[in-house]
Amino acid sequence: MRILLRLLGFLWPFRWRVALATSLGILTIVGNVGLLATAAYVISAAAVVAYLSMLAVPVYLVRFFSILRALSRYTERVVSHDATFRLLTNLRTWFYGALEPLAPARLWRYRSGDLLARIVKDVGELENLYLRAVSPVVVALLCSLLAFALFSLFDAFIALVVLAFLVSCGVGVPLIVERLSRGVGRRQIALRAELEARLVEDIQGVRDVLAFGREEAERREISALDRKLGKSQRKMALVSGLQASLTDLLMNLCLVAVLVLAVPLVAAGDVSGVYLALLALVALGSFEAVAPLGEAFRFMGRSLQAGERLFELVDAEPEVSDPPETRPVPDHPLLEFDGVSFRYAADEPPALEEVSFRIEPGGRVAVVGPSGSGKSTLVNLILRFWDPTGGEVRLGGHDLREYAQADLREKIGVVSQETHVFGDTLRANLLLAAPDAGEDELRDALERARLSETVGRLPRGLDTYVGEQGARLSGGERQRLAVARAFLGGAPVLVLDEPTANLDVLTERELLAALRELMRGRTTLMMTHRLVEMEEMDEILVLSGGRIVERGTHEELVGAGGLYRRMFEVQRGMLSAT
Ligand SMILES: Nc1ncnc2c1ncn2[C@@H]1O[C@H](COP(=O)(O)OP(=O)(O)OP(=O)(O)O)[C@@H](O)[C@H]1O
Repeated sequence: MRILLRLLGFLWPFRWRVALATSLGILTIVGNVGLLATAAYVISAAAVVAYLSMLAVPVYLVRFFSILRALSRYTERVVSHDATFRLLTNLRTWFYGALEPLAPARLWRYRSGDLLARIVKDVGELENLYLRAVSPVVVALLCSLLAFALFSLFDAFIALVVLAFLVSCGVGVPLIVERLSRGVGRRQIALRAELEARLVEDIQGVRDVLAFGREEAERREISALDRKLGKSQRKMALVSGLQASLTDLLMNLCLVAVLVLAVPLVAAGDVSGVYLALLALVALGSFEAVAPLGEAFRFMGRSLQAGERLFELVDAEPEVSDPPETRPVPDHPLLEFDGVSFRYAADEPPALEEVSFRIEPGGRVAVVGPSGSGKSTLVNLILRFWDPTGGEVRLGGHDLREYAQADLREKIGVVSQETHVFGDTLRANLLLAAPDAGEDELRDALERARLSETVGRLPRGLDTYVGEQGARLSGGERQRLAVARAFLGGAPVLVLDEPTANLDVLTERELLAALRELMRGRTTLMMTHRLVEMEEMDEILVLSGGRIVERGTHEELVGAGGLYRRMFEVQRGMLSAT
């Protein structure tokens, strides 16, 4: 109920459109009942009146009601769909807006296919709720009362019987349908999300699936999921069939009941014979108002499950939030870690322990260490994706928590080991960093990132489509694209998270040349386990198991003969072997 009320709350901005759709829905039913009633009257009366011209008014009414019915049905559909689609557009934007502050700390547990299913399919699913459950309920209620009033003009008992049939069809059938389809609808949504998440993963990892010969196993698992989904869809179809037959049964029983009760009244002369057909057809026509309710309730379980999945994410508390009063981020800041400790969850081991260092404005510090030592965690804290569990990270002398997240991230340029390239043109991928950059700025950034030659070779230059995740670019080119973005962004602080990790030695050298230029004048923190150009660094921190175990300049650390020296020698050995 809580979810239903919350979902209905989104209708508030569209209340006038919903009211209009509801009024048009009532007019449609009035048109239908009026058409059947006047037509039945005209046919019956034609048999007994002396002159057909005496039926001129009812004949005009037949025309009026048929035009009214057609026009109001059409406009009701237009208005209700228009309101629903506007509402769904709002919902999608609202949901995406609510997702952004959750990334990445709260989202990494979700599969991308599942998130996609929520924002596309689950939001779409709510169409059923808004189109079928709101104005149809009001229309059914008012039209049932109108039908009751109309029948009461002839006979109170018949009016009560018709009302009882309408209530059975409008309330009884939906309740049965809701009960039968509740679990099925929920299961359908969960299975669909699971299937989509699986498919997205398989498409993203298709190379590995093929390389490991897993295609048959994956196909089997996907068809097993598909079969389960098909089974629940069949169950839903059975419920749908049951609902349609029950509605038809009640409608026809109502017709029979009206005739059984009205014929003796006609025989006794209490009701004129010309109204007999009218009563029968009006009873049939009134069911148009209550019949859609079963459909609305059949989708209720699915809509509620979809709503629940949306609220589950939207209600998640972001890992970090902006302070009530923010301060501007300085342009040439000092970056400090002061006794920083961090764990990803209370039951996880610490990823960082008592880490302290400082980088002067324009200075360079490298963090080296084996895999899993906590280098990327440092980046997560600098970008404030998480806050430290102990100690402080400061920029320009102030705790990062004093800045607005957006202002802070604007001042930090990141080049990481895996640059995300959007399936768009190279130009669009560059403009991501500086939407207003002109042609000259783009060319300059490409030149400095040593990407101009590559762009010159591309068939459509900057307007070449680079493929999904930049498939058209080599690993080195993708990294240089990240460097070009950092030039365009112009952030004074630079975080390099193993930017050369996946590159061969020659490509690495090219990238390092571009990075050297990028670092000039910027406060730089470079994470790496490749000990290249370490002589250029003001300080090197050796991280192991989340702690700084050695620190100093390259010469000092090589001279100290510790972990750094061993890493340096292993790497030198590997290089000379190649
Ligand atoms: N989102 C997360 N939730 C829980 N633990 C995490 C998460 N991310 C990283 N960790 C853990 O934190 C520790 C430090 O990981 P981190 O990624 O910072 O290491 P790293 O030095 O960057 O490793 P690599 O060089 O392989 O990228 C590891 O034990 C890792 O398993």
